Amino acid sequence: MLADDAATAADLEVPVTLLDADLPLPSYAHPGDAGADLVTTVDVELAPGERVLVPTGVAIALPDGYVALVHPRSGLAARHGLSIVNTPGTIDAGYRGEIKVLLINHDPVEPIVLRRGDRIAQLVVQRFERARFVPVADLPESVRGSGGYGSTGGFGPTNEQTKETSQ
Ligand SMILES: O=c1ccn([C@H]2C[C@H](O)[C@@H](COP(=O)(O)OP(=O)(O)OP(=O)(O)O)O2)c(=O)[nH]1
Ligand SMILES: [Mg+2]
Repeated sequence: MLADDAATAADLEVPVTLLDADLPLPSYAHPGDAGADLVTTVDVELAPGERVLVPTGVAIALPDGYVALVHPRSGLAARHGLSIVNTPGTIDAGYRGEIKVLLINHDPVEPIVLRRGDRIAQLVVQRFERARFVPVADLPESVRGSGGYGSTGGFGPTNEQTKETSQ
C-alpha cells in the first residue's frame, strides 16, 4: 500500500483522469519526494532485452510552462534491470492522452514479470523555460569550449562499440 502523500495547498494542482477507475492516482510515497509513482494497468512479462509500451491508466492536463518527466524507479533497475528506453519520457503540457511507459528489461538472462497495479515508473513535474533560438555567427567563449564526452578524463580507451560518424 502506498503511504499518504499528504498533498498541501502549496502543491501544483494537476487535473487527472483515471482511465482505469480501480487503480490509484499518481502518488508520492513520502512528503518531499520528487517522483509520483505510476502503475501498470496490465500484467506484462518482458523477456531479456525486450521492450514493451505499458499503459498507466492516467491522463493529465499540465498547466502551460510545466512538463512531466517519466523516470525509471531505481529499486526495479537495481533488483531486476528494469528501465525505460526513452528515459526520461517527456509529457508535454498539451498532451491529453494516456501516459504510457516504454519499459525495457536490461537483464541478459531473467524475464521480468509485472502485475497490474505494480508501480513501474515515477512522474516528475517541473517548470521549464522555452528558448528562443537565435542564429549567430560566433558563440561567446567559455572555459569548457567544445570539450565534451569525457574530455575531463575517464577510465580506459573508448570501447569499439561506440561508433562515431564524421561529416
Ligand atoms: O514516456 C512517454 C513519452 C511521451 N509520451 C506521450 C506524451 C508526450 O507529450 C507525447 C509525445 O512524446 P515525445 O514528444 O517525446 O515523442 P515524439 O516521438 O516527438 O512524438 P510527437 O511527434 O507526438 O511529439 O507522447 C508518453 O505517454 N510517455
Ligand atoms: Mg515530440
